[in-house]
Amino acid sequence: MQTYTLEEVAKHATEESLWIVIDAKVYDITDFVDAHPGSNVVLTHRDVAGKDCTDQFYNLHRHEVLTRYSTLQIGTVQGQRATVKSPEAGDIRYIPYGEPTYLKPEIFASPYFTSGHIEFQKRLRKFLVEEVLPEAMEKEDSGELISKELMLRMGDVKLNHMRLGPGKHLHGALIFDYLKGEDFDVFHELIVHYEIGRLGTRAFQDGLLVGMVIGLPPLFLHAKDEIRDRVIDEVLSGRETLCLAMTEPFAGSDVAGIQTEAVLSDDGQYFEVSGVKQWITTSRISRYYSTAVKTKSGLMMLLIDTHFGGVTVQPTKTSYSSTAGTGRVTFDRVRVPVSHMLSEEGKGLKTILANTSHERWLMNCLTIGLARRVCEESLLWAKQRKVFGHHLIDEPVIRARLGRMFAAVESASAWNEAITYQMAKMDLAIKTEYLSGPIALSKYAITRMEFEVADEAVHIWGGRSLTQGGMGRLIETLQRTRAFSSILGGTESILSDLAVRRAIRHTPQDARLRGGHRYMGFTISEIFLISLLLVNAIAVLNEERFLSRIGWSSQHPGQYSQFSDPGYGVGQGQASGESVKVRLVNLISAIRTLLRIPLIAVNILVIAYELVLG
Ligand code: HEM
Repeated sequence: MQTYTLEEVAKHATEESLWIVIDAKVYDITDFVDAHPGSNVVLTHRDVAGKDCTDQFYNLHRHEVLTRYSTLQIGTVQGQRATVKSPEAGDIRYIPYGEPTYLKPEIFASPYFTSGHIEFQKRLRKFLVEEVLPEAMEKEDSGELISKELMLRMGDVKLNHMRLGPGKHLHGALIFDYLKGEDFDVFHELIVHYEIGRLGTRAFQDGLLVGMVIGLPPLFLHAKDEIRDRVIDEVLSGRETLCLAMTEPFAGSDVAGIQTEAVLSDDGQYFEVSGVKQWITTSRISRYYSTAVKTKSGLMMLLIDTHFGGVTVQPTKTSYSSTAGTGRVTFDRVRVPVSHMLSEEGKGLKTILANTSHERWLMNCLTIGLARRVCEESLLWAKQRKVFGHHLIDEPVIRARLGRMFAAVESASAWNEAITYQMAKMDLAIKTEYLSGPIALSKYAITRMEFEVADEAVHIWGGRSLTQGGMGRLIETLQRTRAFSSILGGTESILSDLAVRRAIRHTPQDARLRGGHRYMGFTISEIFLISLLLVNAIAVLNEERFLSRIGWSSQHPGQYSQFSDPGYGVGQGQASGESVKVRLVNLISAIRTLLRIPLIAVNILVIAYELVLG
């Protein structure tokens, strides 16, 4: 490319010939002025035309804009070097808190992630940025559904398989030409969801076959061989689509309240299913539905094929893009062969619970991916945006907001990774019993984190967080769609309640509050009670001796009658006024002594209780 001096550039400052310099590169924008989305006037301004306007540019644009319009570049500035590095698709540039620490292995050690995971992440990111993101951005705007080509392409590279987690369905595959399917573990899976979340296209993220991801696991575990192999192959290859049909107008998080009914035919060959399912993601592109139904013995999961007839889907318009394929599904007397059962009759809840935990965990990974991306964008924006003559990052209030965002996302991420580790170690039954609580609670905490990150980011980005497209695209997406994650897969209240009820179930029945440290075998509270007992006992024994020592005692030797002798004290040379005082003192003393006796009894009982049960 040709080089120019700044003086030569300055000669092109009119509408007939308009050049500018951005980061040591010369752009001829003469023909672009009228097409400029930020208006033509700004480009012909005397501070811009023919000038180096690097600062103004980065104050308003993403670097990628220059890549998109690279044909406008005609040369470079003599003696200058570009300072901004153009990232390659899939590049991992470690921005603190914008990326997890394990992506900077030369500094941070990780107990979970290896160099193999990092390599996988790079290759996956490149694939997603090059082959998924362009369609994701387009469909997020247009609301159109995912293309068949992309579904098949994801099947080709085994992305659909990977989203189901490690297992036999990946055996024999060579992922991204280097990773054996057998070596794919749950942390690779975490990376897959995390990277999809980072795309920042919230509705398309769901439209990207999420229904298959949450609807297929029951087939792996419970479908009859022939159906399992055929349907799983069709769906994972991208030829057909499947989704999970759980929620109803009558029952959302309250799964037990499901009303879609499956009645067994007299010959026992099929179920007749009738009912309505609501907010079913990707239902508009699905052939198969993993469906929760009610039978006379309780809940059951059934695989419903639209080819059976009687299934209709109406689009549901929600506050995120229609590209998610959300719909209302009506089953009108659909005849489903018994061979399509995905659980025993009445045992559906167990299947549903095992499945929902995986769904919630993967939602956590997706949410963290998007939240980290917003942290990254916000930090970079605060560094490059100038207001009041200085960068946003120079404002303590902006740094405080960033700090809150980073703390929230980092804690969420650490908990999620700890849970992921447990997932890798536990078998399904233990997982369902012991991990569904922590996963539910972590989803509650992680969607709270999402709200906090969105709230803080909005106040860093101002109006741009309300504008679809442009600089604040991701922030606008997060603040508009944050409620989706906090409702889909179980609302926050239901999830925290589920976790607490599980915690109660796992608390030993005989556990009671007890003191912390023991001294000579006693807790602090026991020592306190014993001391109180001793003090009271000594006080009772010493009451009379003490009173006589201070000269207020009324007792004759060998006599202990403080209230029965009204004339007591008179005749001992004391004035009658003193006699009244002595009587009073005696009375108080007697009451005190009487009160101490039940106190001692209570003390003894409490100590006995503490020692035996505490
Ligand atoms: C090669 C040069 C440039 C290109 C290719 C370009 C391209 C764009 C594009 C694509 C947008 C839409 C928003 C986005 O996608 O981020 C935009 C917005 C805008 N541009 Fe430019 N631009 C250039 C130079 C400049 C310069 C030098 C200025 C003024 C100093 C400017 C001022 C603006 C403004 C004010 C907006 C509206 C952005 C907002 O308010 O968020 N542009 N530009």
